[in-house]
Amino acid sequence: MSAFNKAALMTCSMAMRSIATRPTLFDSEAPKAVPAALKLKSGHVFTGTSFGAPISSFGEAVFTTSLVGYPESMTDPSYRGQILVFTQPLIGNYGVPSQEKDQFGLLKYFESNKIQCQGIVVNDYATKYSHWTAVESLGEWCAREGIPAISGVDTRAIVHLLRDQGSTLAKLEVGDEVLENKEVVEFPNPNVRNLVSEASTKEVYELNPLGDVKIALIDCGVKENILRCLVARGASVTVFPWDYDFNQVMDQYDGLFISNGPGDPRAASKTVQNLTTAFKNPAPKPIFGICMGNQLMGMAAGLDVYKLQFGNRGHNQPAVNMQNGRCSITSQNHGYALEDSVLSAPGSVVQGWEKYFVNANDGSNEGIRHLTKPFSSVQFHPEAKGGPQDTEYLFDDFLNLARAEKLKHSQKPFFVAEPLSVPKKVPVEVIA
Ligand SMILES: NC(=O)CC[C@H](N)C(=O)O
Repeated sequence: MSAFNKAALMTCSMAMRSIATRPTLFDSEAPKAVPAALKLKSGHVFTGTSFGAPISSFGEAVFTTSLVGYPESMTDPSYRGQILVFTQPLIGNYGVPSQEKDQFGLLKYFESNKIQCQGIVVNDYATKYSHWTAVESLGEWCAREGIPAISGVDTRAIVHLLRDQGSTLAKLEVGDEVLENKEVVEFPNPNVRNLVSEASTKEVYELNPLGDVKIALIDCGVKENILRCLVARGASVTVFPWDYDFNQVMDQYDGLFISNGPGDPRAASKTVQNLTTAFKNPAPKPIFGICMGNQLMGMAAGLDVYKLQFGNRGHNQPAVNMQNGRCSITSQNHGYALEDSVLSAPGSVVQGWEKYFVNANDGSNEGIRHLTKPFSSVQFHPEAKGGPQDTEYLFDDFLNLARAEKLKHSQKPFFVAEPLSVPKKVPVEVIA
């Protein structure tokens, strides 16, 4: 046997040993194949097999280029109303984790307590899964939550269509109705609903009440990891519904945070109005926004918002910091963007703001910031779950500003001068 063959044999037997010690692969799927189809409004139909709930649904078909993180993406409230197509061909191989919570009472493995997207489309569904956090398969989870899922379709062809014609309304059809080959006549558009109001909290609640700095957070559909990024850095966070007039309570807080959220940001016009008032405050508190937060702050500053052809969704989007030219690879999930060209135009009506970050792929806006006041926002997700965490420092920047703000108000002057007491006139007896 040659030295090469010996080495190959050794590598092979080592690989076999490591396979033998791996955790068991769970094969929980029933072999029964239920037909499913993804029908696009453009008339294109992709037929495959169902592996989720045996029901049909409608939504806006969008694609993500993320390689991992399907439990996080599917529970991200920003995907509400959307049918999510994964460009990563093999999905489901590490199963789905539990609803375990962390020390702050936040979900460890999900971005909200339910699947938010309307359905998922994958090329190859892994019927066998294995991971130390897994408690069920992706198919079981979808079925339990009433979310349809299709596999065995050419996701490359679907993504080509979505790229060329733009994100499109679609129906995910499951069951024998697929075989009847009936044309879908109506495709309800989720973006005409107020998805922000659907995703936002209905009640005010507080996290980490003993935190050293108090943040008011406007919930347009906030992700768990945004909350975690704030409380894990020592902040106390009070979460308010999207339309709450925070200007009434800002004297009790050191900073304001505007969250991510689903659908068309123009649906959250009430938040824009409240921000417009906040920007005029002569004693402004620090404000920071993420994704929809960036869009709402931009609109309050006077910028327009438009719909991107197919959106930026994935964990590999390059955002260039306009201050230092540094490019960070970021996690993103948005279909709308701020029209920021007026920010650099001479004599622009939008005064006082500058571009903060710009996307190196398509030049779209990735953030804005005020020239003199402590206001800034980014289109990408510094909390990135999943995705690269290179821009998490932005939470530190925001909380440093909020702490400085707190100090400004809590600091007593070193020496408090008492008003000089005027000596009382004491009648003086004149002794002759
Ligand atoms: N992640 C987000 O906040 C998304 C914002 C908005 N719904 C968009 O699609 O552009």
